[in-house]
Amino acid sequence: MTNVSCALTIAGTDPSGGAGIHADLKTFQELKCYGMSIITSVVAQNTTGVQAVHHLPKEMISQQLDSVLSDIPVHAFKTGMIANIEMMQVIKQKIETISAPYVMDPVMVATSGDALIDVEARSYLREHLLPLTSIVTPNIPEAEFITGKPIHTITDMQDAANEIVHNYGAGAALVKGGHLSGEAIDFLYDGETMHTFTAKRIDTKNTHGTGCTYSAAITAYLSQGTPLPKAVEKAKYFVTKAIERSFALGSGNGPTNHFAIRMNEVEQ
Ligand SMILES: Nc1ncnc2c1ncn2[C@@H]1O[C@H](COP(=O)(O)OP(=O)(O)OP(=O)(O)O)[C@@H](O)[C@H]1O
Ligand SMILES: Cc1ncc(COP(=O)(O)O)c(N)n1
Repeated sequence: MTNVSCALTIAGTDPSGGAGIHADLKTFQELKCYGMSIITSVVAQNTTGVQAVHHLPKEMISQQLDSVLSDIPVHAFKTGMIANIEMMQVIKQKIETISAPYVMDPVMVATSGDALIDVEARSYLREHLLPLTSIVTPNIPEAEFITGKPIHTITDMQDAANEIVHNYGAGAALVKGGHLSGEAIDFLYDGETMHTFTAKRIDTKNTHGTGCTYSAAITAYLSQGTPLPKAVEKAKYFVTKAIERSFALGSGNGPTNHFAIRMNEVEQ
């Protein structure tokens, strides 16, 4: 038995290295976890958008999960892009057997505006996977879809976090304010307390993969036994540094910088 913490991501790929599985594994590595991945879809994308998508057969997703779960402990896991209901059904069946924190990034549309999951899969995600989560991390449009209500203010964000836990059965909800203006403020409701995480807004267009990086950092900290509010606090610090030191790579929205903490003078 080893005391290394093992974190698993179930998501799509990004050959340009900024989002999806690639962002998750880089984040796990930076935060000193042993990273593992289950690929759901191969996505031809870059900083400008999505050019093509190839979905893996559900049998192959199932087999990848069996390969990991039959052999290696999982101390926390996350899901990102799961494109259709067929995939969600297989993944649900397998993750129900994992007794470790589950972080859901309810990926629906990329920063570029390209849809990443089928429209009918959004409802399945809400009804069948959301109740299994320890924490779900919607941005504003995702939280609007889950609750069916528009979000314009920070009170709306808090109400959405509350509702996602009480009405939709998530273990906790972190509603992220990246899509509002003003400070970059996120609300975490854990069923008891509304926690607030605030950072200054950084003036950059290089935010490709921000949501993936944030949810992967939460997964990494949870896998190491950090309690939920502290895991989110530390992940917020990580993602803020990663945005602050993001790269102007490519001609679209450049990626966040997963080395940001290592480059930083003080480790938190
Ligand atoms: N310009 C910014 N400056 C500082 N923090 C930001 C900025 N944009 C987003 N954030 C923060 O980054 C995290 C991700 O938030 P966001 O709402 O952008 O998620 P997302 O839409 O899922 O991300 P993605 O860009 O990957 O789709 C949140 O903590 C948010 O507050
Ligand atoms: C495989 C995959 N998963 C998630 C995202 C969302 O990331 P972003 O909204 O930052 O483009 C993405 N572009 N690709």
